[in-house]
Amino acid sequence: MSRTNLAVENDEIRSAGGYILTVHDLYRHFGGINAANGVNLNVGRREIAGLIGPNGSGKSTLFSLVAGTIKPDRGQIHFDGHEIAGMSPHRIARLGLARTFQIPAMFDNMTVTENLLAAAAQDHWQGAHERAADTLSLLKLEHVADNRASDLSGGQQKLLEFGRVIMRQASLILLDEVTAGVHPNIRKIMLEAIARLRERGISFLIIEHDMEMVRNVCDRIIVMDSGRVVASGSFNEIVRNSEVMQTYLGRPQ
Ligand SMILES: Nc1ncnc2c1ncn2[C@@H]1O[C@H](COP(=O)(O)OP(=O)(O)OP(=O)(O)O)[C@@H](O)[C@H]1O
Repeated sequence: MSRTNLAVENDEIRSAGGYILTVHDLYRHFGGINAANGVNLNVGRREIAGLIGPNGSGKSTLFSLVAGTIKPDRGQIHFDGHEIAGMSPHRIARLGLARTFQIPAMFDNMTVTENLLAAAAQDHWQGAHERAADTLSLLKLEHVADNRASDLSGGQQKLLEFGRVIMRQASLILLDEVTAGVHPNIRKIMLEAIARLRERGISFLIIEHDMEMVRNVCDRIIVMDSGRVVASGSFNEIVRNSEVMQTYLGRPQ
């Protein structure tokens, strides 16, 4: 099923403006482990694609390869008109690709607003104060704008981490389990912000274990196992695929 559906979707996406990210035959091993074992996938412009798969299937490795923090053994990564495989993380970021990490990275002793401004200081300073105000509003962080980052709740810190990514004016954002363990109110804010940002033209690739979140926000789901993409389709197509659900997620629906 996956190939046919992928082909149909790919045609639709191409006619709607093409892909912002194309990964072709990507390999990376760690010792004897093939963490990326011939990965092929696409993300369309303005698409919100979910990346799921069991622990150790290679999702985070793929993010690191795309963001440039680890180098591929071989393969191509095409992002927004540029071949970026093996490029430095900083150059890739300057081209408009940003990622979050599972553990938020921020300046504890600076305020929320200062943290947002700091994220824009190097490459995106023009209009940064206006964008910080917009980001505070988008993420409903205005009431803590002058609080130190270290005083925020864990969920608010995840929002701030997301905000720092937004400040970098990326055209593709890779989100690594941003809603894991956060309060439902924070999750709702996150989901609404993702939808609003997509309306503004931003594409997303989202690693997510929570299928409810995947169902609510993702246009398409890409399933990884053992370093490869093994299926791709809508939420309903994926949950109806009993082979995927049993083999890769370990639970029939
Ligand atoms: N730096 C590394 N050194 C050695 N092995 C690694 C390294 N990074 C990842 N691996 C291995 O590569 C495989 C893929 O790991 P990866 O973290 O990409 O999977 P994942 O799908 O993101 O898992 P999870 O859902 O648990 O975060 C695993 O077997 C992991 O142990």
